[in-house]
Amino acid sequence: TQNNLTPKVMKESHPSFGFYLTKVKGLAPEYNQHSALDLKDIFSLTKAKLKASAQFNYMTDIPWLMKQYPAEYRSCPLLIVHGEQRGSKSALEKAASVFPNITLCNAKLEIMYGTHHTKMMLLLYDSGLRIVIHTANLIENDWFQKTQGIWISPLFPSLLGEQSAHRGNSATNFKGDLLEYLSFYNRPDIDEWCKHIKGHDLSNSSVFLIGSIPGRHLAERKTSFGHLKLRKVLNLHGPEKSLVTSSWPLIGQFSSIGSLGTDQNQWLCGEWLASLGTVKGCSLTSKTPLQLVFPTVNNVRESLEGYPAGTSLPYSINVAKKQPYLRNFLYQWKSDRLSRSHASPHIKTYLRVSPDNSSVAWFLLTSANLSKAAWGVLEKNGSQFMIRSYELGVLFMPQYLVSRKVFGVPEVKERKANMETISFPVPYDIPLIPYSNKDEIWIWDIPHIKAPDRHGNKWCPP
Ligand SMILES: CC(C)c1cccc2c(O)c(C(=O)O)cnc12
Repeated sequence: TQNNLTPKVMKESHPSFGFYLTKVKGLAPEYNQHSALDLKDIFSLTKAKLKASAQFNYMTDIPWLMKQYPAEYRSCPLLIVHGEQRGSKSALEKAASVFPNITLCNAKLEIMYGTHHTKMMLLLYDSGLRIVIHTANLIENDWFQKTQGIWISPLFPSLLGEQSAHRGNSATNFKGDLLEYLSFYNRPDIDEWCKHIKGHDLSNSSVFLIGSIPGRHLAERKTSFGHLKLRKVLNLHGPEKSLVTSSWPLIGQFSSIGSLGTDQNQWLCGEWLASLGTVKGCSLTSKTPLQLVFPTVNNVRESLEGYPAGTSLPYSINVAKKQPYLRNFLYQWKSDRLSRSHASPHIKTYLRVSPDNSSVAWFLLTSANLSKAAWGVLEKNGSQFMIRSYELGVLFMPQYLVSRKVFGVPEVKERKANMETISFPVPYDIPLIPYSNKDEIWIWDIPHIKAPDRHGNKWCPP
């Protein structure tokens, strides 16, 4: 497999491509042993000695985070990259001041409503560098009762000879794209980490990097980030249009929804779907069937956390009222195969699936929810591309991971006779289950009192 993980987390029934979920407390052991990790597992994947680490995230509970590091590493230099402002910034500074090994780095957020969503760990060892890109905040509540996604890189060895941005790259240009993404922070502490990355051989990273950097991007920079980057990568390296025709649905799965515009054909089924529906050599018009996975009120009510799971599913009534058309695309959160139907989703994933639900053309794990702020929106007649938030994700493309044109879907009985496919561990059940006509989309700022959750409570937001 791609990783030299210690045996305890590697009893895989299938190659995981470095893709893991977080452990969920209370599940039968087999649902937590294979391809599920918690933060302590991530810190003990290798016997190599940790020298320093960087944690990029949105929410960080510093005392809790420090406890997740093995005791012998709690004095290693730790850079925390965040987007806090005003009061929450001084609260973070206060919490960090207790730990002399912690340096804070405040990512600039110059566009209103932008956030630092990116969730990444840079782990520098005496014998290599490991990169983790994931979807969980560094708070306990995000790590034991939700469905979260994690990509673990191989342990990248040091580059022999001097550091270089160009040597030690891969066919997916992962090293180049990561250095470009980090350069846009324009922060000295992050530039130091770029030197470490330049000093390592990332040539066997077989995923593509899809990041978002806040700004109004012009000219060739328009395709460096957001959905236009994904469009570019799919155009150059995506599936063949003879195989992945416009009848292959696009599945988006996320934990928050932004204001997408009053006309679905403007951004959602226009610009955004055209990007995600792109295949090699062309950017498909938005004929691609769109399927959106977001929890129903009942999904939240029946979750392990009950209605409080909804505090991490921030979809507000004022936004929902403006876009009733979303109803046409909605599917429930269901993950019986992994025993995670009740582990509320904070993971964000996007994939292209065959009409018969047997094959997956590509799979994206990212911090990006369904919003213009995260993915970007073209402005000024397409001459500029405006993104509000920092986001980061990894794209799994079959031909870069296994010598196949598509991934299989786990546990799909009927297989194409002539195609021994390798399945991708999609974190929810395919085929998807649509909303029933009684189902309502979860909205976090209205009461839900028809039925109590498993803790006997109803939902009455302030
Ligand atoms: C709307 C904002 C304040 C919000 C509410 C609840 C959960 C959030 C969350 O989980 C993230 C994140 O994980 O990046 C980011 N904003 C979140």
